[in-house]
Amino acid sequence: MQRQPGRGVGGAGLGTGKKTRLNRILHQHGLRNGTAIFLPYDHGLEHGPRDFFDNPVVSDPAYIIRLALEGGFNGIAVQIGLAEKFYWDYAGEVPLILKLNGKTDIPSDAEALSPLHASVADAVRLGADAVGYTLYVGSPAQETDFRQLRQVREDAQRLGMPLIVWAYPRGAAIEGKGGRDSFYAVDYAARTASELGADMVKVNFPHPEKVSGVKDAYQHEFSPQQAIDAVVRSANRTLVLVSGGEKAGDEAMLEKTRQSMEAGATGLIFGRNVWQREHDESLRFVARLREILSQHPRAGAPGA
Ligand SMILES: O=C(CO)COP(=O)(O)O
Repeated sequence: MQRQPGRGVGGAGLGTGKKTRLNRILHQHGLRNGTAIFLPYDHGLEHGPRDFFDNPVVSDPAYIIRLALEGGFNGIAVQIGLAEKFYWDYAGEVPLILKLNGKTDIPSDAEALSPLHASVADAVRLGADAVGYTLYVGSPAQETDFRQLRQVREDAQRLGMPLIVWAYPRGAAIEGKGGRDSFYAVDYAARTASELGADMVKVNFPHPEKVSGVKDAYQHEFSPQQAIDAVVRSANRTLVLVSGGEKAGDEAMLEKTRQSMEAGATGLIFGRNVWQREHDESLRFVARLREILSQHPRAGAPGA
């Protein structure tokens, strides 16, 4: 049977540890139907505490982990410091995705590089089910980034740890080519993560408007659905997660979710749109996301 884009991972290259962990994330948590919703919480490092101002309770990592449990998430993504101090109380109840690199947004993004500050061995020690790596596709520092990612990929392969790449187009060059969220940029980022060995890739939803300064192929009229279809195709056997971005209207988020799932994405990684609201509101919103994902089950165990 021909594989559907984004519907199966691995094959011969997938070790048993990776397969076990992916199976735990995709089939033993959340909806248990091969889809996923992750709760990311690395904003305190990436943006500083400003993202917590409107709803101060979310500055408490324990609140977020409890929200992930109550909302039936497939995992939480945090940096090492929070994983070490807060995951202990909830170990094994919701899968941990340990972010291995990260940076502040105090310097400009012109030469963006996200340095490593944790290892795949840390992820094993903490009982994580995946590691996260932020790759700045197109940055002038791309060469160093690729080298860092190679080390992480080799360690992940050796230790049986799934690798999720946050594939962000960044750096001076991308601003002249439609910008970081353009269809061209997101499509290229998805393909790059796949080419470099990611098991899952996290991308922003592409903006399909025509842009100047990029290849002719991207100059046609595309609908949002055509753009996300192409991004999932570009990722091929790398599973696609679509991110939330800044807080937006619920209907826009739900539509983005429908289009992503229709395209063959595995799921979502929504942070601010989930936790920048009152607790009950967060749970109600997540229930609506789950309703959409429940209509798009993904076949079989990973690697099957
Ligand atoms: O993956 C993410 C941050 O690491 C996405 O977070 P947001 O949904 O808040 O954009």
